[in-house]
Amino acid sequence: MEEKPSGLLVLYASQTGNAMDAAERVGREAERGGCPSVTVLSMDRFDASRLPDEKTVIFVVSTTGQGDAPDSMKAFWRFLLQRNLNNRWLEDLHYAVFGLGDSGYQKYNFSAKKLDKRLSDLGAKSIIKKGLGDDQHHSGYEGAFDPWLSSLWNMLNHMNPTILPRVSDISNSHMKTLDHSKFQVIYHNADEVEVHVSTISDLKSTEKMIESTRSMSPALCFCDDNKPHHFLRMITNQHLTKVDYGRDVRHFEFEALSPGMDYQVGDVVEILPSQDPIAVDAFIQHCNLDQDCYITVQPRDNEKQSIDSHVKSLMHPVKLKDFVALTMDVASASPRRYFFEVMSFYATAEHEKERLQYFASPEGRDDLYQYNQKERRTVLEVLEDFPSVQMPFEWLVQMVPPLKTRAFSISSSPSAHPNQVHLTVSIVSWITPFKRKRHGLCSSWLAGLDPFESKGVYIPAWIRRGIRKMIFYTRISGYLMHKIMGCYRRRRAEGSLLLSLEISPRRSMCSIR
Ligand SMILES: Cc1cc2nc3c(=O)[nH]c(=O)nc-3n(C[C@H](O)[C@H](O)[C@H](O)COP(=O)(O)O)c2cc1C
Repeated sequence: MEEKPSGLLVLYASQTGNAMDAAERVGREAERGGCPSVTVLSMDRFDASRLPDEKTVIFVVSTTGQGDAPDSMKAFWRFLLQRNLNNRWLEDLHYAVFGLGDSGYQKYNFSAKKLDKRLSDLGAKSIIKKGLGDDQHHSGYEGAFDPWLSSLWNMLNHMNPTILPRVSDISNSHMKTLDHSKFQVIYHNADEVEVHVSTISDLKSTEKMIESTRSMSPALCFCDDNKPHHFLRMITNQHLTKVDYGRDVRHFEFEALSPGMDYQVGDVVEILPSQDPIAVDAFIQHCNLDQDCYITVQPRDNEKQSIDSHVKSLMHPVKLKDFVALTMDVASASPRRYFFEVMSFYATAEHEKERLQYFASPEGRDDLYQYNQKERRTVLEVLEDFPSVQMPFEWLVQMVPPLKTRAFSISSSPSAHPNQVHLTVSIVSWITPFKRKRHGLCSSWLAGLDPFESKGVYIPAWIRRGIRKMIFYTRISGYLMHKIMGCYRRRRAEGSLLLSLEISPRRSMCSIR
Protein backbone atom coordinates (compact mmCIF):
# COMPACT_ATOMS: atom_id res chain seq x y z
CA MET A 1 0.00 0.00 0.00
CA GLU A 2 1.19 3.52 -0.81
CA GLU A 3 2.53 5.42 2.23
CA LYS A 4 0.56 8.53 3.05
CA PRO A 5 2.44 11.86 3.00
CA SER A 6 3.88 12.65 6.46
CA GLY A 7 3.52 16.39 6.04
CA LEU A 8 0.81 18.79 6.99
CA LEU A 9 -1.93 20.08 4.72
CA VAL A 10 -3.62 23.33 5.72
CA LEU A 11 -6.88 23.99 3.89
CA TYR A 12 -8.59 27.32 4.31
CA ALA A 13 -11.79 28.96 3.15
CA SER A 14 -11.92 32.71 3.47
CA GLN A 15 -14.24 35.41 2.21
CA THR A 16 -12.37 38.55 3.21
CA GLY A 17 -8.85 37.28 3.95
CA ASN A 18 -8.75 36.58 7.72
CA ALA A 19 -8.91 32.79 7.43
CA MET A 20 -6.25 32.90 4.72
CA ASP A 21 -4.03 34.92 7.01
CA ALA A 22 -4.64 32.51 9.90
CA ALA A 23 -3.90 29.51 7.64
CA GLU A 24 -0.66 31.11 6.44
CA ARG A 25 0.34 31.48 10.06
CA VAL A 26 -0.39 27.79 10.73
CA GLY A 27 1.87 26.98 7.76
CA ARG A 28 4.68 29.30 8.89
CA GLU A 29 4.67 27.98 12.45
CA ALA A 30 4.62 24.35 11.27
CA GLU A 31 7.71 25.04 9.14
CA ARG A 32 9.43 26.66 12.12
CA GLY A 33 8.60 23.58 14.18
CA GLY A 34 10.46 21.39 11.68
CA CYS A 35 7.49 19.90 9.82
CA PRO A 36 9.03 18.10 6.80
CA SER A 37 6.42 19.30 4.33
CA VAL A 38 3.73 21.95 4.69
CA THR A 39 1.18 22.90 2.04
CA VAL A 40 -1.29 25.74 2.53
CA LEU A 41 -4.14 25.78 0.03
CA SER A 42 -7.46 27.48 -0.49
CA MET A 43 -10.17 24.79 -0.41
CA ASP A 44 -11.21 25.44 -3.99
CA ARG A 45 -7.74 24.44 -5.12
CA PHE A 46 -7.90 21.03 -3.48
CA ASP A 47 -9.69 18.02 -4.91
CA ALA A 48 -11.95 16.84 -2.07
CA SER A 49 -11.99 13.27 -3.37
CA ARG A 50 -8.29 13.06 -2.41
CA LEU A 51 -8.93 13.78 1.26
CA PRO A 52 -8.53 10.10 2.31
CA ASP A 53 -4.98 10.19 0.87
CA GLU A 54 -3.95 12.77 3.48
CA LYS A 55 -2.73 11.95 6.95
CA THR A 56 -3.06 15.28 8.79
CA VAL A 57 -5.16 18.24 7.69
CA ILE A 58 -5.78 21.51 9.49
CA PHE A 59 -8.91 23.36 8.37
CA VAL A 60 -9.28 27.10 8.86
CA VAL A 61 -12.67 28.36 7.73
CA SER A 62 -14.72 31.49 8.21
CA THR A 63 -18.49 31.98 8.09
CA THR A 64 -20.10 34.58 5.91
CA GLY A 65 -23.56 35.82 4.85
CA GLN A 66 -26.09 34.41 7.31
CA GLY A 67 -24.23 31.32 8.45
CA ASP A 68 -22.95 30.52 4.94
CA ALA A 69 -19.67 28.93 3.91
CA PRO A 70 -17.23 31.15 1.99
CA ASP A 71 -17.45 30.75 -1.80
CA SER A 72 -14.19 28.80 -1.90
CA MET A 73 -15.64 26.14 0.42
CA LYS A 74 -18.88 25.50 -1.44
CA ALA A 75 -17.76 22.78 -3.90
CA PHE A 76 -15.69 21.05 -1.21
CA TRP A 77 -18.64 21.04 1.18
CA ARG A 78 -21.03 19.73 -1.49
CA PHE A 79 -18.62 16.85 -2.10
CA LEU A 80 -18.43 15.97 1.61
CA LEU A 81 -22.22 15.86 1.83
CA GLN A 82 -22.55 13.08 -0.74
CA ARG A 83 -24.58 10.20 0.58
CA ASN A 84 -22.30 7.51 -0.82
CA LEU A 85 -19.48 8.51 1.59
CA ASN A 86 -19.64 6.23 4.60
CA ASN A 87 -18.48 6.60 8.18
CA ARG A 88 -15.12 4.96 7.42
CA TRP A 89 -14.25 7.11 4.40
CA LEU A 90 -11.83 9.28 6.41
CA GLU A 91 -10.85 6.75 9.08
CA ASP A 92 -7.11 7.32 8.51
CA LEU A 93 -7.30 11.10 8.61
CA HIS A 94 -6.35 13.25 11.60
CA TYR A 95 -7.75 16.74 11.50
CA ALA A 96 -8.28 19.96 13.40
CA VAL A 97 -10.74 22.75 12.63
CA PHE A 98 -10.44 26.42 13.49
CA GLY A 99 -13.39 28.67 12.66
CA LEU A 100 -13.53 32.42 12.29
CA GLY A 101 -16.83 34.08 13.04
CA ASP A 102 -18.69 36.71 14.97
CA SER A 103 -20.89 35.77 17.91
CA GLY A 104 -23.12 38.75 17.06
CA TYR A 105 -24.52 36.61 14.25
CA GLN A 106 -27.20 34.07 14.99
CA LYS A 107 -25.38 31.34 13.06
CA TYR A 108 -22.11 31.79 14.86
CA ASN A 109 -19.21 29.97 13.22
CA PHE A 110 -21.59 27.69 11.34
CA SER A 111 -19.12 26.63 8.64
CA ALA A 112 -16.57 25.41 11.17
CA LYS A 113 -19.15 23.65 13.34
CA LYS A 114 -20.72 21.86 10.37
CA LEU A 115 -17.37 20.91 8.87
CA ASP A 116 -16.10 19.53 12.18
CA LYS A 117 -19.22 17.42 12.61
CA ARG A 118 -19.19 16.09 9.06
CA LEU A 119 -15.49 15.15 9.19
CA SER A 120 -16.10 13.28 12.40
CA ASP A 121 -19.18 11.54 10.90
CA LEU A 122 -16.99 10.40 8.02
CA GLY A 123 -14.62 8.69 10.44
CA ALA A 124 -11.83 11.31 10.70
CA LYS A 125 -10.11 11.67 14.10
CA SER A 126 -9.97 15.08 15.67
CA ILE A 127 -6.52 16.08 17.01
CA ILE A 128 -7.95 18.74 19.31
CA LYS A 129 -11.35 20.28 19.95
CA LYS A 130 -12.36 22.78 17.29
CA GLY A 131 -11.32 26.38 17.96
CA LEU A 132 -13.77 29.23 17.43
CA GLY A 133 -12.44 32.73 16.77
CA ASP A 134 -14.82 35.58 17.51
CA ASP A 135 -14.76 39.14 16.12
CA GLN A 136 -16.45 40.24 19.36
CA HIS A 137 -13.39 39.24 21.44
CA HIS A 138 -11.28 42.25 22.44
CA SER A 139 -8.36 40.83 20.42
CA GLY A 140 -10.51 39.61 17.52
CA TYR A 141 -10.25 36.02 16.31
CA GLU A 142 -6.65 35.82 17.55
CA GLY A 143 -7.92 35.81 21.14
CA ALA A 144 -8.93 32.17 20.60
CA PHE A 145 -6.48 31.37 17.82
CA ASP A 146 -3.25 31.85 19.82
CA PRO A 147 -4.04 29.32 22.59
CA TRP A 148 -5.69 26.91 20.12
CA LEU A 149 -2.60 26.91 17.92
CA SER A 150 -0.20 26.27 20.74
CA SER A 151 -2.37 23.36 21.96
CA LEU A 152 -2.40 22.01 18.42
CA TRP A 153 1.41 22.04 18.20
CA ASN A 154 1.79 20.34 21.57
CA MET A 155 -0.74 17.70 20.65
CA LEU A 156 0.75 17.05 17.21
CA ASN A 157 4.22 16.74 18.66
CA HIS A 158 2.94 14.35 21.28
CA MET A 159 0.99 12.26 18.74
CA ASN A 160 3.59 12.13 16.01
CA PRO A 161 6.96 13.83 16.54
CA THR A 162 7.97 13.24 12.90
CA ILE A 163 5.32 15.74 11.78
CA LEU A 164 6.33 18.36 14.29
CA PRO A 165 9.68 17.56 15.91
CA ARG A 166 10.50 20.94 17.51
CA VAL A 167 7.59 22.67 19.25
CA SER A 168 9.94 24.83 21.28
CA ASP A 169 11.30 26.40 18.06
CA ILE A 170 7.86 27.79 17.31
CA SER A 171 7.58 29.90 20.43
CA ASN A 172 11.30 30.66 20.81
CA SER A 173 12.02 31.54 17.19
CA HIS A 174 9.50 34.35 17.45
CA MET A 175 10.96 37.32 15.59
CA LYS A 176 14.55 36.05 15.61
CA THR A 177 14.50 34.97 12.00
CA LEU A 178 12.54 36.20 9.03
CA ASP A 179 11.04 33.69 6.64
CA HIS A 180 11.71 34.21 2.93
CA SER A 181 9.23 36.25 0.95
CA LYS A 182 7.28 33.81 -1.17
CA PHE A 183 7.25 35.93 -4.29
CA GLN A 184 9.80 37.53 -6.52
CA VAL A 185 9.48 40.67 -8.55
CA ILE A 186 11.18 40.63 -11.95
CA TYR A 187 12.02 44.00 -13.51
CA HIS A 188 11.76 44.43 -17.31
CA ASN A 189 13.18 46.69 -19.92
CA ALA A 190 10.55 49.40 -20.59
CA ASP A 191 11.21 49.69 -24.37
CA GLU A 192 10.20 46.11 -25.15
CA VAL A 193 7.01 46.37 -23.14
CA GLU A 194 5.70 49.70 -24.45
CA VAL A 195 5.57 48.47 -28.08
CA HIS A 196 3.27 45.65 -27.06
CA VAL A 197 0.80 47.79 -25.10
CA SER A 198 0.53 50.75 -27.49
CA THR A 199 -0.79 48.58 -30.33
CA ILE A 200 -4.08 47.90 -28.55
CA SER A 201 -7.06 50.25 -28.30
CA ASP A 202 -7.62 52.12 -25.03
CA LEU A 203 -10.34 49.98 -23.53
CA LYS A 204 -8.80 46.72 -24.73
CA SER A 205 -5.45 47.71 -23.28
CA THR A 206 -7.09 48.61 -19.93
CA GLU A 207 -8.87 45.25 -19.93
CA LYS A 208 -5.65 43.41 -20.69
CA MET A 209 -3.74 45.35 -18.08
CA ILE A 210 -6.32 44.63 -15.38
CA GLU A 211 -6.29 40.95 -16.28
CA SER A 212 -2.49 40.66 -16.32
CA THR A 213 -2.01 42.69 -13.18
CA ARG A 214 -4.61 40.94 -11.09
CA SER A 215 -3.56 37.50 -12.36
CA MET A 216 -0.13 38.14 -10.82
CA SER A 217 -1.35 39.27 -7.43
CA PRO A 218 -0.30 36.70 -4.79
CA ALA A 219 -3.17 37.54 -2.49
CA LEU A 220 -5.71 37.12 -5.28
CA CYS A 221 -4.39 33.56 -5.49
CA PHE A 222 -3.38 33.59 -9.12
CA CYS A 223 -6.96 32.89 -10.10
CA ASP A 224 -8.07 33.16 -13.69
CA ASP A 225 -11.27 35.22 -13.72
CA ASN A 226 -9.56 38.57 -13.70
CA LYS A 227 -10.71 39.87 -17.06
CA PRO A 228 -13.57 42.31 -16.45
CA HIS A 229 -16.83 41.06 -17.94
CA HIS A 230 -17.86 44.65 -18.68
CA PHE A 231 -16.80 48.24 -18.35
CA LEU A 232 -19.52 50.44 -16.91
CA ARG A 233 -20.10 54.16 -17.17
CA MET A 234 -22.10 55.92 -14.48
CA ILE A 235 -25.17 57.69 -15.86
CA THR A 236 -27.07 58.52 -12.66
CA ASN A 237 -25.95 59.30 -9.13
CA GLN A 238 -29.03 60.23 -7.14
CA HIS A 239 -29.53 60.81 -3.39
CA LEU A 240 -32.35 58.73 -1.92
CA THR A 241 -32.02 60.24 1.53
CA LYS A 242 -32.19 63.86 2.66
CA VAL A 243 -28.91 65.65 3.38
CA ASP A 244 -29.64 65.89 7.13
CA TYR A 245 -30.65 62.20 7.42
CA GLY A 246 -28.10 60.10 9.31
CA ARG A 247 -27.32 57.86 6.33
CA ASP A 248 -26.48 58.57 2.73
CA VAL A 249 -28.25 56.10 0.44
CA ARG A 250 -27.86 56.47 -3.34
CA HIS A 251 -29.44 55.20 -6.49
CA PHE A 252 -26.74 54.59 -9.11
CA GLU A 253 -27.34 53.75 -12.75
CA PHE A 254 -24.60 52.39 -14.99
CA GLU A 255 -24.48 51.64 -18.69
CA ALA A 256 -22.23 48.96 -20.18
CA LEU A 257 -19.79 50.39 -22.72
CA SER A 258 -20.29 47.47 -25.06
CA PRO A 259 -23.60 45.73 -25.80
CA GLY A 260 -24.64 42.31 -24.57
CA MET A 261 -24.69 42.64 -20.80
CA ASP A 262 -26.78 39.76 -19.51
CA TYR A 263 -28.04 39.12 -15.98
CA GLN A 264 -31.06 37.95 -14.06
CA VAL A 265 -33.00 39.42 -11.18
CA GLY A 266 -31.11 38.52 -8.01
CA ASP A 267 -27.66 38.57 -9.65
CA VAL A 268 -24.76 40.48 -8.26
CA VAL A 269 -22.37 42.93 -9.86
CA GLU A 270 -18.79 43.06 -8.58
CA ILE A 271 -17.05 46.38 -9.00
CA LEU A 272 -13.34 47.03 -8.82
CA PRO A 273 -13.01 50.36 -7.02
CA SER A 274 -10.37 52.94 -7.88
CA GLN A 275 -7.97 53.93 -5.15
CA ASP A 276 -7.25 57.56 -4.42
CA PRO A 277 -4.32 58.39 -6.79
CA ILE A 278 -2.79 60.67 -4.14
CA ALA A 279 -2.61 57.74 -1.71
CA VAL A 280 -1.10 55.47 -4.37
CA ASP A 281 1.55 58.10 -5.17
CA ALA A 282 2.27 58.63 -1.47
CA PHE A 283 2.76 54.87 -0.97
CA ILE A 284 5.10 54.59 -3.95
CA GLN A 285 7.08 57.59 -2.79
CA HIS A 286 7.24 56.44 0.81
CA CYS A 287 8.57 53.04 -0.27
CA ASN A 288 11.14 54.58 -2.66
CA LEU A 289 9.75 52.71 -5.66
CA ASP A 290 10.09 53.58 -9.32
CA GLN A 291 6.47 53.94 -10.46
CA ASP A 292 7.31 53.74 -14.17
CA CYS A 293 9.31 50.52 -14.18
CA TYR A 294 7.75 47.33 -15.58
CA ILE A 295 7.43 44.24 -13.44
CA THR A 296 6.14 40.70 -13.34
CA VAL A 297 5.45 38.89 -10.06
CA GLN A 298 6.04 35.17 -9.64
CA PRO A 299 6.05 32.69 -6.78
CA ARG A 300 9.60 31.90 -5.68
CA ASP A 301 8.89 28.23 -5.51
CA ASN A 302 7.20 27.24 -8.74
CA GLU A 303 6.69 23.62 -7.69
CA LYS A 304 4.72 24.53 -4.58
CA GLN A 305 2.52 27.15 -6.16
CA SER A 306 1.27 25.21 -9.10
CA ILE A 307 -0.08 28.00 -11.25
CA ASP A 308 -2.49 27.11 -13.96
CA SER A 309 -0.93 27.36 -17.45
CA HIS A 310 -3.70 29.76 -18.53
CA VAL A 311 -2.81 32.09 -15.65
CA LYS A 312 0.88 31.78 -16.57
CA SER A 313 0.10 32.96 -20.09
CA LEU A 314 -1.46 36.14 -18.62
CA MET A 315 1.62 37.15 -16.69
CA HIS A 316 2.80 40.06 -18.82
CA PRO A 317 4.95 42.91 -17.58
CA VAL A 318 2.91 45.76 -16.11
CA LYS A 319 3.85 49.17 -14.76
CA LEU A 320 4.66 49.10 -11.07
CA LYS A 321 2.25 51.97 -10.45
CA ASP A 322 -0.60 50.07 -12.15
CA PHE A 323 0.23 46.95 -10.14
CA VAL A 324 -0.02 48.91 -6.90
CA ALA A 325 -3.18 50.80 -7.94
CA LEU A 326 -5.02 47.71 -9.18
CA THR A 327 -4.01 45.02 -6.71
CA MET A 328 -2.62 46.43 -3.44
CA ASP A 329 -5.09 48.06 -1.05
CA VAL A 330 -2.85 50.74 0.43
CA ALA A 331 -5.42 53.23 1.64
CA SER A 332 -8.44 51.36 2.98
CA ALA A 333 -7.62 47.86 4.32
CA SER A 334 -5.64 47.23 7.51
CA PRO A 335 -2.46 45.20 7.43
CA ARG A 336 -2.29 41.88 9.30
CA ARG A 337 -0.25 41.00 12.37
CA TYR A 338 2.50 39.36 10.32
CA PHE A 339 2.99 42.67 8.49
CA PHE A 340 4.13 44.17 11.80
CA GLU A 341 6.47 41.27 12.42
CA VAL A 342 8.10 41.68 9.01
CA MET A 343 8.25 45.46 9.45
CA SER A 344 10.16 45.00 12.71
CA PHE A 345 13.02 43.38 10.75
CA TYR A 346 13.34 46.39 8.50
CA ALA A 347 13.00 49.14 11.13
CA THR A 348 16.28 50.99 11.59
CA ALA A 349 15.13 53.28 14.43
CA GLU A 350 15.43 51.35 17.70
CA HIS A 351 12.20 52.68 19.27
CA GLU A 352 10.21 51.74 16.16
CA LYS A 353 11.74 48.26 16.11
CA GLU A 354 10.82 47.75 19.77
CA ARG A 355 7.24 48.91 19.25
CA LEU A 356 6.80 46.70 16.20
CA GLN A 357 8.26 43.70 18.02
CA TYR A 358 5.88 44.33 20.88
CA PHE A 359 2.91 44.54 18.50
CA ALA A 360 3.92 41.26 16.88
CA SER A 361 4.40 39.48 20.21
CA PRO A 362 1.66 37.60 22.10
CA GLU A 363 1.79 40.29 24.86
CA GLY A 364 1.16 43.08 22.36
CA ARG A 365 -1.74 41.35 20.63
CA ASP A 366 -4.52 43.36 22.29
CA ASP A 367 -2.76 46.70 21.80
CA LEU A 368 -2.17 45.88 18.16
CA TYR A 369 -5.82 45.03 17.71
CA GLN A 370 -6.81 48.42 19.18
CA TYR A 371 -4.20 50.36 17.18
CA ASN A 372 -4.69 48.53 13.90
CA GLN A 373 -7.90 46.61 13.28
CA LYS A 374 -10.26 48.63 15.53
CA GLU A 375 -8.97 51.88 14.07
CA ARG A 376 -8.96 50.42 10.55
CA ARG A 377 -5.44 51.83 10.17
CA THR A 378 -4.44 51.65 6.52
CA VAL A 379 -1.15 50.27 5.18
CA LEU A 380 -0.10 53.78 4.23
CA GLU A 381 -0.88 55.14 7.69
CA VAL A 382 1.04 52.33 9.37
CA LEU A 383 4.08 52.87 7.14
CA GLU A 384 3.93 56.60 7.87
CA ASP A 385 3.81 55.89 11.62
CA PHE A 386 7.07 53.93 11.29
CA PRO A 387 9.14 56.06 8.91
CA SER A 388 12.42 54.19 9.42
CA VAL A 389 11.02 50.99 7.92
CA GLN A 390 12.02 50.28 4.33
CA MET A 391 10.37 46.99 3.37
CA PRO A 392 11.52 45.40 0.10
CA PHE A 393 8.86 45.48 -2.60
CA GLU A 394 8.69 41.65 -2.67
CA TRP A 395 7.49 41.72 0.91
CA LEU A 396 5.00 44.51 0.24
CA VAL A 397 3.58 42.57 -2.72
CA GLN A 398 3.05 39.59 -0.44
CA MET A 399 1.82 41.40 2.66
CA VAL A 400 -0.31 44.35 1.59
CA PRO A 401 -3.98 43.25 1.61
CA PRO A 402 -5.37 42.75 -1.91
CA LEU A 403 -7.60 45.35 -3.51
CA LYS A 404 -10.86 43.44 -3.62
CA THR A 405 -13.86 43.83 -5.84
CA ARG A 406 -17.02 44.82 -4.00
CA ALA A 407 -20.28 42.95 -4.64
CA PHE A 408 -23.67 44.68 -4.90
CA SER A 409 -27.08 43.13 -5.50
CA ILE A 410 -28.49 44.47 -8.75
CA SER A 411 -31.76 46.33 -8.28
CA SER A 412 -32.77 46.64 -11.94
CA SER A 413 -34.20 44.24 -14.47
CA PRO A 414 -32.53 43.77 -17.87
CA SER A 415 -35.91 43.66 -19.60
CA ALA A 416 -36.80 47.11 -18.31
CA HIS A 417 -33.32 48.61 -18.72
CA PRO A 418 -31.32 46.70 -21.34
CA ASN A 419 -27.53 46.98 -21.01
CA GLN A 420 -27.81 48.87 -17.71
CA VAL A 421 -27.41 47.94 -14.06
CA HIS A 422 -28.96 49.93 -11.23
CA LEU A 423 -27.77 49.73 -7.64
CA THR A 424 -29.09 51.00 -4.33
CA VAL A 425 -26.08 51.64 -2.17
CA SER A 426 -25.63 52.86 1.36
CA ILE A 427 -22.50 55.01 1.46
CA VAL A 428 -20.39 53.51 4.20
CA SER A 429 -18.73 55.69 6.83
CA TRP A 430 -18.13 55.30 10.54
CA ILE A 431 -16.26 56.77 13.50
CA THR A 432 -13.45 54.72 15.05
CA PRO A 433 -12.89 54.39 18.82
CA PHE A 434 -10.31 57.22 18.53
CA LYS A 435 -12.93 59.37 16.76
CA ARG A 436 -11.41 59.15 13.28
CA LYS A 437 -13.88 59.24 10.41
CA ARG A 438 -13.47 56.31 8.01
CA HIS A 439 -15.15 55.75 4.66
CA GLY A 440 -15.91 52.59 2.73
CA LEU A 441 -13.63 52.60 -0.30
CA CYS A 442 -16.02 51.57 -3.05
CA SER A 443 -19.28 53.23 -1.99
CA SER A 444 -17.49 56.55 -1.28
CA TRP A 445 -15.69 56.43 -4.60
CA LEU A 446 -18.95 55.78 -6.47
CA ALA A 447 -20.73 58.54 -4.52
CA GLY A 448 -17.99 60.97 -5.55
CA LEU A 449 -18.39 60.29 -9.29
CA ASP A 450 -20.25 62.86 -11.34
CA PRO A 451 -21.99 61.20 -14.34
CA PHE A 452 -21.51 64.36 -16.40
CA GLU A 453 -17.88 64.91 -15.63
CA SER A 454 -16.58 61.36 -15.34
CA LYS A 455 -17.28 60.18 -18.89
CA GLY A 456 -13.77 58.76 -19.21
CA VAL A 457 -14.10 56.71 -16.01
CA TYR A 458 -14.51 53.06 -17.03
CA ILE A 459 -15.62 50.96 -14.10
CA PRO A 460 -14.42 47.33 -14.34
CA ALA A 461 -17.27 44.98 -13.44
CA TRP A 462 -18.05 41.27 -13.23
CA ILE A 463 -21.57 39.82 -13.19
CA ARG A 464 -22.02 36.89 -10.80
CA ARG A 465 -25.01 34.65 -10.50
CA GLY A 466 -26.96 35.35 -7.32
CA ILE A 467 -27.19 32.41 -4.95
CA ARG A 468 -30.76 33.21 -4.05
CA LYS A 469 -33.64 34.33 -6.14
CA MET A 470 -34.00 37.75 -4.58
CA ILE A 471 -32.43 39.36 -1.55
CA PHE A 472 -33.75 42.52 -0.04
CA TYR A 473 -32.08 44.07 2.98
CA THR A 474 -33.44 46.99 4.90
CA ARG A 475 -32.94 48.66 8.25
CA ILE A 476 -36.27 48.93 9.98
CA SER A 477 -37.90 49.99 13.22
CA GLY A 478 -39.22 47.38 15.65
CA TYR A 479 -42.80 48.39 14.78
CA LEU A 480 -42.20 48.01 11.07
CA MET A 481 -40.38 44.72 11.66
CA HIS A 482 -43.49 43.29 13.27
CA LYS A 483 -45.72 44.59 10.50
CA ILE A 484 -43.46 42.96 7.92
CA MET A 485 -43.48 39.71 9.86
CA GLY A 486 -47.24 39.79 10.00
CA CYS A 487 -47.51 40.53 6.33
CA TYR A 488 -44.99 37.80 5.58
CA ARG A 489 -46.87 35.23 7.60
CA ARG A 490 -50.13 36.15 5.92
CA ARG A 491 -48.62 35.93 2.47
CA ARG A 492 -46.89 32.65 3.27
CA ALA A 493 -50.22 31.25 4.43
CA GLU A 494 -51.71 32.43 1.18
CA GLY A 495 -48.86 30.75 -0.73
CA SER A 496 -47.63 33.96 -2.35
CA LEU A 497 -44.21 34.89 -3.66
CA LEU A 498 -42.01 35.52 -0.62
CA LEU A 499 -39.82 32.51 0.12
CA SER A 500 -38.31 33.21 3.50
CA LEU A 501 -37.74 36.04 5.90
CA GLU A 502 -34.80 36.47 8.28
CA ILE A 503 -34.64 39.06 11.00
CA SER A 504 -31.50 40.25 12.75
CA PRO A 505 -32.79 42.16 15.78
CA ARG A 506 -29.23 43.18 16.83
CA ARG A 507 -28.89 45.14 13.62
CA SER A 508 -32.60 45.87 13.14
CA MET A 509 -32.20 44.37 9.70
CA CYS A 510 -34.52 42.12 7.84
CA SER A 511 -33.85 40.12 4.72
CA ILE A 512 -36.69 38.86 2.57
CA ARG A 513 -35.83 36.07 0.15
C1 LIG B 1 -21.05 40.04 5.44
C2 LIG B 1 -20.57 39.22 6.62
C3 LIG B 1 -21.35 38.18 7.08
C4 LIG B 1 -20.93 37.42 8.18
N1 LIG B 1 -21.73 36.41 8.63
C5 LIG B 1 -21.34 35.69 9.71
C6 LIG B 1 -22.17 34.63 10.21
O1 LIG B 1 -23.24 34.34 9.72
N2 LIG B 1 -21.71 33.92 11.29
C7 LIG B 1 -20.52 34.20 11.89
O2 LIG B 1 -20.17 33.53 12.85
N3 LIG B 1 -19.70 35.21 11.42
C8 LIG B 1 -20.08 35.95 10.36
N4 LIG B 1 -19.28 36.95 9.89
C9 LIG B 1 -18.01 37.25 10.57
C10 LIG B 1 -16.82 36.65 9.81
O3 LIG B 1 -16.88 35.24 9.81
C11 LIG B 1 -15.52 37.10 10.46
O4 LIG B 1 -15.39 38.49 10.30
C12 LIG B 1 -14.30 36.41 9.91
O5 LIG B 1 -13.15 36.86 10.59
C13 LIG B 1 -14.14 36.64 8.43
O6 LIG B 1 -13.11 35.83 7.97
P1 LIG B 1 -12.65 35.84 6.44
O7 LIG B 1 -12.02 37.19 6.22
O8 LIG B 1 -11.65 34.76 6.31
O9 LIG B 1 -13.84 35.61 5.58
C14 LIG B 1 -19.70 37.71 8.81
C15 LIG B 1 -18.91 38.77 8.33
C16 LIG B 1 -19.34 39.52 7.25
C17 LIG B 1 -18.48 40.66 6.77
